[in-house]
Amino acid sequence: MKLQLALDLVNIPEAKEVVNEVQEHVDIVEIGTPVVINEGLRAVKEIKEAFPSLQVLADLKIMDAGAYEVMKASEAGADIITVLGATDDATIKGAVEEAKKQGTQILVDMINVKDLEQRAYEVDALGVDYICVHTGYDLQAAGENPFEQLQAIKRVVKNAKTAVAGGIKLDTLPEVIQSQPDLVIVGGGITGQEDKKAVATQMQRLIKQETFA
Ligand SMILES: O=C(CO)[C@H](O)[C@H](O)COP(=O)(O)O
Repeated sequence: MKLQLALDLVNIPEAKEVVNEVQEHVDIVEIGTPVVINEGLRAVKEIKEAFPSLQVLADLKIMDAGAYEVMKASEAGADIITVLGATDDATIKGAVEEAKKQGTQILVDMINVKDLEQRAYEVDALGVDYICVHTGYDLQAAGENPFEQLQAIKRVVKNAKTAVAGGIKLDTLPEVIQSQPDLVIVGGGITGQEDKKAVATQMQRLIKQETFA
């Protein structure tokens, strides 16, 4: 089980500062969609150059032109690129083929997918690397979380790794871990804390305990 730090509400210098603080305690750094909108793929490039030992995920949430956008993100240094599960199979297939050429990976974000188990089953057959359940900020504000959705995709996904994102905090991490995702994605649960390093350290400890139990 791996831990991904999601950076959404920062510029590039602030992103570097946060990663610098927690780098020993996370496996993957996500350049969030708002950061890509504000700073472009330069943010991916600069973080990868500054922290070459960490994997970098570009949260592009691709909906069309899968191959082209995966090519551009891969060239910028991304190791993993996100595509939306709500899009059509052709876009996901194009993304997967291009990622294979580039030596990168595809994470499919299932945000707002209605028939979750059916779509997860279909997406799993397209050769993607990760399938991620995700409660976005707007539904988190309405009190929703992705925990039951994680259990639902675990029932049908046989090939891809499973991931979970959306408002995970130190106190809810044990519940998430119980469902055994391969990847736990945490944004505000780390970046919104006074002592980010201490929280990331505790999260890593919980994840490692479970991984090696
Ligand atoms: O992709 C995202 C928002 O669309 C976030 O990166 C993801 O939800 C994780 O952040 P948080 O833990 O703060 O919810």
